[in-house]
Order: sequence, then C-alpha cells, then structure tokens
Amino acid sequence: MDLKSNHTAPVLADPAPISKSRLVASSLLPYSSPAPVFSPNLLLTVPRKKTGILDDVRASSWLDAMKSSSPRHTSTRDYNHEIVSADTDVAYRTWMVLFLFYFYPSLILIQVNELLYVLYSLILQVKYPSALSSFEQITNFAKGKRIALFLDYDGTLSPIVDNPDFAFMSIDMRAAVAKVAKYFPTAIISGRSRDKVYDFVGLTDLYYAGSHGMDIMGPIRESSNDPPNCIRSTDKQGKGVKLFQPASEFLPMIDEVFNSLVNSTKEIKGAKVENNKFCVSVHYRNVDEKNWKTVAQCVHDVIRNYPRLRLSHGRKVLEVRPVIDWDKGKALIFLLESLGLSNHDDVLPIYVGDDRTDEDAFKVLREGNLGYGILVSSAPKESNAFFSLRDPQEVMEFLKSLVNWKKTSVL
Ligand SMILES: O=P(O)(O)OC[C@H]1O[C@H](O[C@H]2O[C@H](CO)[C@@H](O)[C@H](O)[C@H]2O)[C@H](O)[C@@H](O)[C@@H]1O
Repeated sequence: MDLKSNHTAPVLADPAPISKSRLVASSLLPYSSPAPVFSPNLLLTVPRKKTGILDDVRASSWLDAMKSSSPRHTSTRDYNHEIVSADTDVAYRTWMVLFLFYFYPSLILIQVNELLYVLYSLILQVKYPSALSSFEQITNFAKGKRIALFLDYDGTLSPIVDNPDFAFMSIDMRAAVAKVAKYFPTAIISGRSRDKVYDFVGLTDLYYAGSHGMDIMGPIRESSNDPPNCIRSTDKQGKGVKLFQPASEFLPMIDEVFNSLVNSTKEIKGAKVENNKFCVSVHYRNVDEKNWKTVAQCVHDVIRNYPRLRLSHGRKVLEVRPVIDWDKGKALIFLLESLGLSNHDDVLPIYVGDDRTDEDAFKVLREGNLGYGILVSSAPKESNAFFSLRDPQEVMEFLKSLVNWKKTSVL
C-alpha cells in the first residue's frame, strides 16, 4: 500500500449512519486488496460547517445524542448499566417471558420492555452472530492465514466502571492477552492516551495506539513507505520503534481546551475531564441526568472557539478531538502496513471493540473485505462488525480459544 499517495478525499464527520443493507453478514469474507484509506495531507480543509461542530448544532441536539448513547432504565433490566450481566441467556429469557404471559396475561404491559429486550437480543445475535459460537467458521476461514489482532481497551478488555481511573483489566485477561500476543501480532487501539493504556495493559509484546489511533507506536520496517511525519523513537524498554502522531501540532490546543473544560465543568457534580493527549474526554457517567445539558453546554461553549476541533460521542463521554482525517480504521491499516501485513491474501485482521469509534475500524475491515470486526455488546446496536461478543469475559474466552486453536491446529 502506498502510504504517500492521496487516494481519498478528506471527509470528516461522525460515522455516517449505518445502512441496514450492509448489516447482512456474508458467511465468509473473501480477502481482497485493501483500498488505500489515508492521505498524506491529514489536516482537513473542510469548512467549519462540515467539521462536526455544525453551526446548527446546539447543546440540545448533543443532549439527544448523549441520551441515545446512554439508554435509560426502563424496566426490570437496568438499561442504564451498560454492561448487562453475563448470565443473560436469550433462550432462557424468552422462555420466561412466554411462561409469564401465558399464566399472567396482565403482565403483558409491564413486560413489554422486557420482551423488546429479548427480541433485540435475538436480532443482535442474528445480525452479528456470537464469535464464540461461530468460532469454527472464523478459524476455518483463518486456516493458512496469519491472524493479526486489534483490541480496543475500555469495555473490551476491561469492564466499564464509574471511575475511568479504575478501569483495570483482570489478571486473567492480562494473561490471556499476553498469551494471544505470543501467537499473533497484537495491537491495542484505544481512545486513552497511549501511556495510560500501556500502564493499564502492562505488556511489552504488543503495539499500542492511543488517542483514538492518533498516537501510534509500532515496529520499524525498513522497506515501509511511511508518511513523512513518522519518526524513529525508542519504547520504554529502549527498543527501536516507529512513532506516528498525525495530530502533534494540536498538542498545545488540546492542553488549552483541557484546562478550559476542567475549569468550566468544575461545579458540575460528577463531571470528569480526562486529558488523552491528542483528545479530551468529558465524562458524564456520574452526573445526574438533569445536569447533562449543562455538561453539553460547557463543552459546546468551549469548543465553539476552536474550529479545528470536533466532538464525538462515546459511552457516557463527550470526546473532543482534532479535525484530521485519521481514526481507528486508519490506525489499523497503518499498523498492518508497519507489521508488513498489508496487501497479503494470507492475512486475516480481527478487530474487537465496543465503542462508536471502533466502528471506523469495523468499516475499514468490512468495506475492504479485509477481515472480521467483532462488536462487544450485549445490547442491540447498529454496527459494521460481523460478529459479536457480549462482554469482556467473552472476549477473554475468545482470545483463549484462538490460542488453543493455534496450538492444536496443523497448518
Ligand atoms: O477506545 P477505548 O479504549 O474504548 O476508550 C474510550 C474511552 O474509554 C474510557 O471511558 C469509558 O470507560 C470508562 C471506564 O470504564 C467509563 O467510566 C466511561 O464512562 C467510558 O466512556 C476512557 O476514560 C476515555 O478516555 C476513552 O476515550
């Protein structure tokens, strides 16, 4: 892949709504050459109206997005608690609902939400089959191929918790990631700063991309066709690495915005502003819902003065990031190239993630027929992924299964 060629028109907006027609998963993806997805000129020159901070966007429409990305508690199930417990068993729940309806028809009304949840879960399973139950299908397709693994952090390797500073991964998960990385090239691509996600994961045999892919530390490959602003550096162990920070010129601006946001949200109980180096996260998970509008207003008031910054929505978090043509999908392609794994028919990239920003990577894999996206979710979502896993526990099982398959398979 020619990293220097300019094949794509710079387009930047929050991910486009996903067309339902694209949600029909093909049984197996044929591998074809990836379409080049990034241009050397990452800075977008799109007018302010197209940058994500649309002139007509007011805090109220942000509020809608904040609510839609954070479903309310509506019935016996705590929708507000995004990680639905692992014991949710669709068949069992369906049976329970039918049983209750049969004997207690009056329960129909109060059980409607429950029934909807069951239906949605079934739809989720149909649209994005479990990567565990489809494991054989995945490994059949992977036979004779080199798997490259890309893992999101929050909500994928660690459970979602109230305090972002305490989003630790379990010892078992760390062991599973360490093991899988022995058999397959593995990278973490996170919205966190690279240093922070490295501290959480604490493993050296991986590659790390922080700030939603805007801070990549990857392997050096002599023959690679790197963008000009890609530099040589050393990692914490003193090993030579390649460092790519396409938004480096935004550092002072991000620091300034971080300080302004800390200041403007300091009176909002529960609000937390996190500096992720090339982006800033404003968390409202612990803010009373009646004050979400105030959070949105504060963020809006600060970033309206920065036309080169835009906003995206995550899991009860507003993410402020530079307007550049770079995202987790581009980071994935960059890492494949750095690993010498791009443009090869015998490579199968697998990306596991739970968040909207992971959709950029799922999309790159789906549209380029490159590999599999696996959505981590137990609640219904529109996605460009092919498969799903319900929670980090299932992610761990999947990683362990990959290791066992690799150990036992005769290739
Ligand atoms: O790309 P990721 O690794 O998934 O990072 C995305 C954001 O994750 C973190 O926030 C989320 O997880 C927190 C801890 O569980 C949770 O409290 C928060 O509500 C979630 O939005 C992280 O703190 C952000 O900086 C990342 O951008």
